[in-house]
Amino acid sequence: MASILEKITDQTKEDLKKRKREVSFQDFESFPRFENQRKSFSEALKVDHSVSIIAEVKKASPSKGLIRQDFDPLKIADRYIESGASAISVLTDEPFFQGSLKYLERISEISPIPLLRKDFIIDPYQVKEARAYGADAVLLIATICEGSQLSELLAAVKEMGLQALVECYHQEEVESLNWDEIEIVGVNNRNLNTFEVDLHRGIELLKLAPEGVVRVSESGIHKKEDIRKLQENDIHSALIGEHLIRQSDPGKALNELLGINN
Ligand SMILES: O=P(O)(O)OC[C@@H](O)[C@@H](O)c1c[nH]c2ccccc12
Repeated sequence: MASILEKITDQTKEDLKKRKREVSFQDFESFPRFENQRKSFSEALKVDHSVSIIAEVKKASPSKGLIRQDFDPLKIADRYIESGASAISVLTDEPFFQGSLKYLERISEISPIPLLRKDFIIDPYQVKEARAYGADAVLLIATICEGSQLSELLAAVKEMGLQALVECYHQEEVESLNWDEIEIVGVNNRNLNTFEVDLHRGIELLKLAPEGVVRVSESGIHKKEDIRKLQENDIHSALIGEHLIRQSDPGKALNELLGINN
């Protein structure tokens, strides 16, 4: 049986063929946001004496279906910004997460903090597209890259003046990374076959990253105790989506996780 990641990347390949016919690689250079100044994603994630939060704008997921009925991406992003998020992750995959590049574009108009394009990136075309829609950084999932693909995508990210969060699931992946080309690494705590979350396992894998690389714990984080554990283990940042999106006020939920009472 094809894994969920295989299904998503197959679909992405199909969609890309169509998108490339509609908008050429060159065309992105005339997009209004293409020449915008970028914000440093890696710097934003390094917060003294605490874990920074990358708050995610996510409408739905393959495991949970629709997460929030009254989904207003701009309003959610606005609350994240007011409530101490260090960066915002915007899902742009449409078929599986009901995301949109339009959400990224609109949020980039109001955001003083860096934006991560969260998608299934397999082609430098998508990196240039991310820049054209206002992203400061992109997610690169090591698991879906073959051979030298990850290195090629990292080179494209650099050329575009963006940064990459490199996501891993397994120990072998973390061990096979070429650290010279990586600034920010993430470990997904969610097992994509069972959808089970194991924060502790993620922490152990992140410990394999060399000093100087920004470490991000991803998925299933939902309580202060989780943040405390990450802090104790010198993890720089937590990527949080569902828990925040499900609350009536995602900003208040973020404040609570950060231990801010208002
Ligand atoms: O909603 P959660 O459990 O807080 O997880 C957020 C984020 O880690 C998750 O959405 C995610 C991590 N890696 C991904 C890759 C693609 C799509 C989504 C993801």
